[in-house]
Amino acid sequence: MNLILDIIDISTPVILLNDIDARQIGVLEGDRVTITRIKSKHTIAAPVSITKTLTSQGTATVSLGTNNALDGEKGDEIEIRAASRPSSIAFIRKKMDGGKFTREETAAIISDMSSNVLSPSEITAYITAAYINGLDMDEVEFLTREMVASGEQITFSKKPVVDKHSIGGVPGNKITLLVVPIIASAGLLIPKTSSRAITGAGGTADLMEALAPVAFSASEIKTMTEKAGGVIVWGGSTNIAPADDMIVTYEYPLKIDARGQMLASIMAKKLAVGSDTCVIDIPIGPGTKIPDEAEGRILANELITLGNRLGIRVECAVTFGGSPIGRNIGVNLEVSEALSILEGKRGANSLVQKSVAIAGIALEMTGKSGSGTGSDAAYDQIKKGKALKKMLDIIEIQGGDPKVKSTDFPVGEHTFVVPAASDGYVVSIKNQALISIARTAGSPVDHGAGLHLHKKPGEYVKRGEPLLTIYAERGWRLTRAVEEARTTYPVLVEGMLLERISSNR
Ligand SMILES: O=P(O)(O)OC[C@H]1O[C@H](OP(=O)(O)O)[C@H](O)[C@@H]1O
Ligand SMILES: O=c1cc[nH]c(=O)[nH]1
Repeated sequence: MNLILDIIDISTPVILLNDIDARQIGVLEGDRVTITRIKSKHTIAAPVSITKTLTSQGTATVSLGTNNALDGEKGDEIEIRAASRPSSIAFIRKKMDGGKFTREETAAIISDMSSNVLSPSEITAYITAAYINGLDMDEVEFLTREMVASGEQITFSKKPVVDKHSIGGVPGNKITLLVVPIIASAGLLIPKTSSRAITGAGGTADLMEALAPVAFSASEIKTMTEKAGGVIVWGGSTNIAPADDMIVTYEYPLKIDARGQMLASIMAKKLAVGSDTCVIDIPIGPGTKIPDEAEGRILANELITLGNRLGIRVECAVTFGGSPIGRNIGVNLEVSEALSILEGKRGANSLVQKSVAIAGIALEMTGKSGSGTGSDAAYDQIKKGKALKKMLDIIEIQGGDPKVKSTDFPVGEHTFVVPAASDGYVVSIKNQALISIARTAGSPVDHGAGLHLHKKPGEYVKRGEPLLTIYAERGWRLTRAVEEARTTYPVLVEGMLLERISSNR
């Protein structure tokens, strides 16, 4: 049936059909249709949603997400036909039943995902099936290579091309904002691509976006890296492994990071930008993605094995993730904390030590520093102001303000101080509770939202002194975040009353 194209500004891939047209075409809610733009003969597929009022008879309204693939214009004539179910759905079902993906099956799933043929519920089913039943190393390699093939690749003539990545999972992990300028200021190339928050309250791409634009094409990333030595950009921005970012988007609301997809997500971003040397940070501890050192070592070996298969030299750093890195969580708070260290101000030891340790491994792997001297050399780049200068170069080349200072990042005007209920030492911190409070307060979407930890494990606090301050840009968000803090006890002081339990009668 031929209809007239309309376009609606929503990203989820969908085509809205009037219920009378849908009946004539022979499709129900959630079925798939093919859409052919008559002018160009270009055909794509999309899942259907049926409406009585939003789309009038004779018109088909496609989302921007669908139109990106169709490349149509409002008013175009299009032909709509009922489509058969893509074969990738059978492959997803195979994984649900505990089967193993072949390379061809992985390619079909990633291709259908990238071209918006799979619906959000089918993508979620794919992620969930792989989360529950796992992917072996062959399947992970297939996925990595298909993620890379779904987008553009960069190659540099100068070697080495260095990279760093964190598996995430620890709040306040802003180290990339220090590690990248340290490495680039030592004369190495580092085209760093990051995801937005996956399980956390602010991914590196979210943080960097407070300093400069992060969405660039592959050729822009290459040119900027060659000029400035490094960049910090969003991996999902354009066409660098776009399927990776789709998976991350569907993982975010579930607060999961499926193991096989995480391995592929990390290494696809490295392979796509032509990295040959990579340090991967594996934070471990309660409330992180990896509970203990033994599991950290297993993951490290998986990343190293995958790196070998892809021709990337990988070293992993198993790091302490039992409490936040630094004291700030949330976009502006974290950016400010990272910049102030680069500016030479005193700051949280956890942030400085972790950053120089990771940067130091890269310096040693590339021969820039001798064995055992990398972290001192990395620290020197901060102390001599070279890392700050490089960070400002990176900000400028990405279109940000090169005069920016750590004091330029406002926090939300709605604040609440959580006081200690008793005297004592802080014995532990619940990472997940802190992340959840920061997300409830509005992070990462509201850049001023988040929290500042006044006390960390081992520190003494007196009753009534602040344990943490919550910041929000909207009053209602602060109210909800405070309610959460009152029930989850994110900072535990020894001897404190956690809960009163009484009989229901
Ligand atoms: O939200 P969670 O799961 O904590 O972590 C996700 C973050 O971890 C990685 O950080 P980086 O790019 O190595 O700095 C990803 O790119 C992303 O920014
Ligand atoms: O980039 C990343 C980091 C952690 N987990 C992912 O899935 N991707």
